[in-house]
Amino acid sequence: MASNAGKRPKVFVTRKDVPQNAIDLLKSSCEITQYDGVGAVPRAVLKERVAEVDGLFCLLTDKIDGDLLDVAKKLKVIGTMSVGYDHIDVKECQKRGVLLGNTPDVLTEATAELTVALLLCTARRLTEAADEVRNGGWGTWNPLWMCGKSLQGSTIGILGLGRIGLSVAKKLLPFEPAKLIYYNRSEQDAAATVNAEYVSMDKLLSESDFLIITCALTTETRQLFNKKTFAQMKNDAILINTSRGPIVCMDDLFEALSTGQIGAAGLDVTDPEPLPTDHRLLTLKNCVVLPHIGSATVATRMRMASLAAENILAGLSGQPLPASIY
Ligand SMILES: O=C(O)[C@H](O)CO
Repeated sequence: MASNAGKRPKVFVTRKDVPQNAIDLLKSSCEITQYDGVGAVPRAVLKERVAEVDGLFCLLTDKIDGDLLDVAKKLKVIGTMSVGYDHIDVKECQKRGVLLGNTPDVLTEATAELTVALLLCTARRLTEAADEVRNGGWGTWNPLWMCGKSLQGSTIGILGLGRIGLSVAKKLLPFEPAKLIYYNRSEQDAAATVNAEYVSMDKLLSESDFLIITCALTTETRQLFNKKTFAQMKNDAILINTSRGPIVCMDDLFEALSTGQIGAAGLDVTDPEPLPTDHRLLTLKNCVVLPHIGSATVATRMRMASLAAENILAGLSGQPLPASIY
């Protein structure tokens, strides 16, 4: 890449709070502009800035579609600081020859850890129990009070046995489930390492005591959990979603939880995000909602940021992207 300051490529970073290690990396060979407002960059600002740059550092809150790419005449590469890329129209990027990188692997363990934490929290009613301590609901020890459900001897179902799903499965094995089953677009060789059985989606729904969603959001998985699929699940099944909110129909989930069609749900992702504080799901004791923190450890976020920057630098200097989407 040219070291001449006048020829340094331009990169727009869409958020103020991006870890400094990534900014320093980009600054080493690029001219950076960064959105400095609060929260996500407004669409109009993004459109204006993207028109002038060679590289774009974006987040999962930035919608990158054909309309935006139409004005991004100089854009060569996009690095998203996320493993998921459902916010980006991949075909439109490909059509225009814009390179695209994401951040797989570096967040696998953090996200899998959070998934297990949310599963245990929901199964053993931890937030509900802690609330009882605060609000005076803790009376004398009671044989059936605050009883939850154990992983031991259960059937755990995983939808999407990719990197994160597999890591979740590994972390759950020491809890001694009776069975691990999974559904995926295709059978996974790695499933053997966790002794997981490939089953149909129907069987995953009807047999899982715990059903964990770790698949990507695609046209096939959008709203996959709805009235019809909830009706196929066990009445005490626990649903965990740490992938993307729109895979679950929020209204149908409310109905399923409040009518006892399923037992409980733990969500790290919702639709929309943030979930409005007056959303009716938040009135339910059998629903634990977290604010999309699957990958939220400092080290993981720093590594995600640097990988997004490395993707951009590679793309700008004609090198293969360390983590290319296509
Ligand atoms: O896609 C991702 O990277 C997660 O949802 C946020 O870490």
